[in-house]
Amino acid sequence: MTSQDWQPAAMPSALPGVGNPALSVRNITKRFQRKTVVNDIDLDLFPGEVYGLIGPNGAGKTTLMSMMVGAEMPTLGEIWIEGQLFRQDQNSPQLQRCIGFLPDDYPLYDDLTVWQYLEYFARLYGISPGLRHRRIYDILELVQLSSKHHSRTTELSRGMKQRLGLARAIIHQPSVLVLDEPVSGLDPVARMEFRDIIKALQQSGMTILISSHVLSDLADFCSTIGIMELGYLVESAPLNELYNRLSRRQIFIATLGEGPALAQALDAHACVVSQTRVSDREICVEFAGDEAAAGELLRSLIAAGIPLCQFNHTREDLETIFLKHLDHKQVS
Ligand SMILES: Nc1ncnc2c1ncn2[C@@H]1O[C@H](COP(=O)(O)OP(=O)(O)OP(=O)(O)O)[C@@H](O)[C@H]1O
Repeated sequence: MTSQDWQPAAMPSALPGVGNPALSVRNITKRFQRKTVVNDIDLDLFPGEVYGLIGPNGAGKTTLMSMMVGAEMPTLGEIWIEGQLFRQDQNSPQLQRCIGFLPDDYPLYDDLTVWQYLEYFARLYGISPGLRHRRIYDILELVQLSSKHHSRTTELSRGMKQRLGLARAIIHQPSVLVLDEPVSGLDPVARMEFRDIIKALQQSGMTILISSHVLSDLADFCSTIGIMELGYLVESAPLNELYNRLSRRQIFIATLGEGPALAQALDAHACVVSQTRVSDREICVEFAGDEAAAGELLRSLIAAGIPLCQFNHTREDLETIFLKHLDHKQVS
């Protein structure tokens, strides 16, 4: 198929109880010269969802996001915003206004103050003079830059600049916010400040797509995770489902009683895959169940009269899942 014989397909369907996607792409593909860097991807962002996009350098995350916000023209495929087909060549400013975008590199105009910078964008978005002042004031509060409103943008720290970029991206109150590596190069405190703002936006019901290499941050606030590799979206699932499916769980158990009695009680449990004896009274269990099943194991050991003094349930984190995913792909 070429872009000439492209035909729109049906509108992406709603999820029961969630509604229509706020932003969707169907069969989206991008080629630069002969190289395909985004390959036939379908993706839905549902209202209120925080979707974390991860993948190694060069996987195609920025290119995918740029197409989703209309900044890059797809070679093939469709973009749907709030249930309407978005055609970049037909210039749909009302659809583009539904989206806020913070690219990984964006200009801050050096000769402007923080307030002037936001005012400039508020004017560009046509926010009326009556509303403008209040909007800028509220957004500066949200991004914790109120005290800097007279400062020139050159005087801001990197973390403050990122928060100002975020303020610019939401000045027109978009329903969907797309953030490309917003915390890259920030120190832990600046990252935490940024995370708190994302959580506040999430609580206000904004739909958010965010890419990052800091997976612990994403695990903290994302509801869904997508993994990209070599232009493909190889995984896309709710975070909890990923943990249940891909994360190895272990339980460290210690007893004040006899080790063999503990081992025997563990043998009887269906989710105990293997046991490793750590000491006479300590066993590490590889566990195939979820948190509810671990709770059930704990109750059954107590009911069996095992005098437990430790029961420590751990699961592999998002970073480990991601690295295992890459290893697996390289082996297979
Ligand atoms: N304008 C362009 N012309 C040619 N190739 C490009 C262009 N933009 C991106 N690419 C290539 O597309 C591939 C995907 O790049 P992209 O920036 O989308 O990856 P990414 O997953 O965002 O990487 P990173 O995590 O390093 O930001 C890379 O091989 C890159 O070199």
